[in-house]
Amino acid sequence: MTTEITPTVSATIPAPATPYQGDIARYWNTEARPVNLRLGDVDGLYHHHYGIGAVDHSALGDPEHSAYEKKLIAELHRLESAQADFLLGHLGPITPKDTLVDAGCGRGGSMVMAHQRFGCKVEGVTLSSAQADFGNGRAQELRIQDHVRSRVCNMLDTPFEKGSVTASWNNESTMYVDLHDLFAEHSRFLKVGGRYVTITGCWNPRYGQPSKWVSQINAHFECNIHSRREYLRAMADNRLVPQTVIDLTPDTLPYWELRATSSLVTGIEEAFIESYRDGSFQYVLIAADRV
Ligand SMILES: C[S@@+](CC[C@H](N)C(=O)[O-])C[C@H]1O[C@@H](n2cnc3c(N)ncnc32)[C@H](O)[C@@H]1O
Ligand SMILES: CC(C)=CCC/C(C)=C/COP(=O)(O)OP(=O)(O)O
Ligand SMILES: [Mg+2]
Repeated sequence: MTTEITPTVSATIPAPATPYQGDIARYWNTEARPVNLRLGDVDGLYHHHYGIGAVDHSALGDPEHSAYEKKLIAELHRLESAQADFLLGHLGPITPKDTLVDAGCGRGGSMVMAHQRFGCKVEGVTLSSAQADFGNGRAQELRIQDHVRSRVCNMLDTPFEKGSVTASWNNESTMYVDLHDLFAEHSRFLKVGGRYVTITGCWNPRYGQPSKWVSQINAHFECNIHSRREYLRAMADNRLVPQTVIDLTPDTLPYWELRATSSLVTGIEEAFIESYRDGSFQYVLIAADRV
């Protein structure tokens, strides 16, 4: 009897560049939190980022009703997709001929949304072979695998040609890398006149230093949240000139307050809510021109 072996990206996974990257690859290879999978199951877009926008209480209905939990999950998912839509809306004019890069692409939800919106090619990189396989599996199911591709690759050292990419983004993935190294790489593969966008959580220099809540978030996700100041400095040093900076903190709080009431809580909700409220942590979008 012969066994057919389906080649997957995991067959050719590069060795992690550092022991830390090995830890992060393991983290995301074993991640299967219901708060991410059950939200993704709503419509097949799997996100690893948070939500923005007002909660539609009329869509939720009566908390005592048996259908409430399902509606709550759909509402959290709607807010997470609204966040990705908002990011994509800052990439500038994109045509089907363009190539976009999703740096730290997770399970690929934002990539699918980008292709559906612009008709273009989207290349994603993640440290996790499980995530890349998942994203490529979804692209195949949607028959968009010629346009949407995930690979296991360090976002600080990508195979994309110099000046070949129209726009690129990091959606909640900058807190795993050195920002100077990251922006040097985006700047290398972006076209002059191209656009870089990030949505991220950053600590607020006005608070002084990272608060205990920020330290708690770092420990929870094994990440290293940067300050707002560090983003702007590292961009300036790498020919990325901010065009738009938006403080999304008031827009993400309703998502967290709703999530804190759900059965899918993970224990990190208090740290996000308290740090957003005390001003030590901010949720921001930065869109920059590659000059
Ligand atoms: C919180 S998830 C965000 C996923 C995705 N951007 C989204 O919005 O759903 C963080 C992602 O960053 C990726 N990541 C962290 N460090 C990375 C690196 N050095 N190179 C590539 N990906 C990295 C992880 O593998 C993971 O996919
Ligand atoms: C804004 C900051 C600091 C983000 C840290 C990166 C991160 C883990 C994002 C969400 O991933 P997830 O969707 O897998 O997390 P969760 O399981 O909490 O929904
Ligand atoms: Mg999540």
